[in-house]
Amino acid sequence: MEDSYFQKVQGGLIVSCQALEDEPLHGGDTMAKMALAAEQGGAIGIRANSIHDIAAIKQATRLPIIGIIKRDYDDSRVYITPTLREVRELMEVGVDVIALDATRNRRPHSERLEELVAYMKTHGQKVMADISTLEEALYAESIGVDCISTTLSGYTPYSPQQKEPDYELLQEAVRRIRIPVIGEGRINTPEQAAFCLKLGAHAVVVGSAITRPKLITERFALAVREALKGETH
Ligand SMILES: CC(=O)N[C@H](C=O)[C@@H](O)[C@H](O)[C@H](O)COP(=O)(O)O
Repeated sequence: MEDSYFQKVQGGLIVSCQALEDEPLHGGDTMAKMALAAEQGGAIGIRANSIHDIAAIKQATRLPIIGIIKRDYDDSRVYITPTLREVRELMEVGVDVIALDATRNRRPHSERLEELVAYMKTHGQKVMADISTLEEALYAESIGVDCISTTLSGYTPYSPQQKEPDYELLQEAVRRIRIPVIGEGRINTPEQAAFCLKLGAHAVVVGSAITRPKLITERFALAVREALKGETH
């Protein structure tokens, strides 16, 4: 029997509603309003960062939530749900799925991915592995995560650095992995989101193209600036 969370999100759009401290939309109930707007627009799930935003989003919508805590540590480059501390905080607030960095990068205080996954599975918590390569996806599956997301392709030095979503990784992961594979990362148009589903993604996560107005404005401003380059009047 397919798990109810994965049934709910199958073939749908999950909107990532995040704004870090240095982003204009950070704080207050802004991300809760973003999540409500996403729900009204047809999203079937939310991805959210921080206890504050997750608690506010839970008040605003009934959509299932993929929760993360982004936290920087001096001794590691891992910042998406890096340690047991963030896992425990997310389990305390309550989310349908906890997503964590499942790359090869070393975690803070030498904590280990395997231990975090085992802890969550022991407590009945669904786990999403944010990966950047097929090898990381296969390994995450082998240690018992519930789904894979291509979130970190392009954000590790050894994964393809490109503007487009990593369709190749998505296609390979769909072919080789038996658990749900979510397309996520630089999906910037409805057509790209639809293409990910055609490639076999269980669902897609779109964030910046919907919930980061500064980045959206930058794309339009660049296109406008470029439009008249080379034309003489
Ligand atoms: C690299 C990293 O930290 N990605 C984060 C993961 O939670 C988010 O900042 C992204 O917005 C999310 O993955 C959706 O991706 P995009 O914003 O490209 O649609």
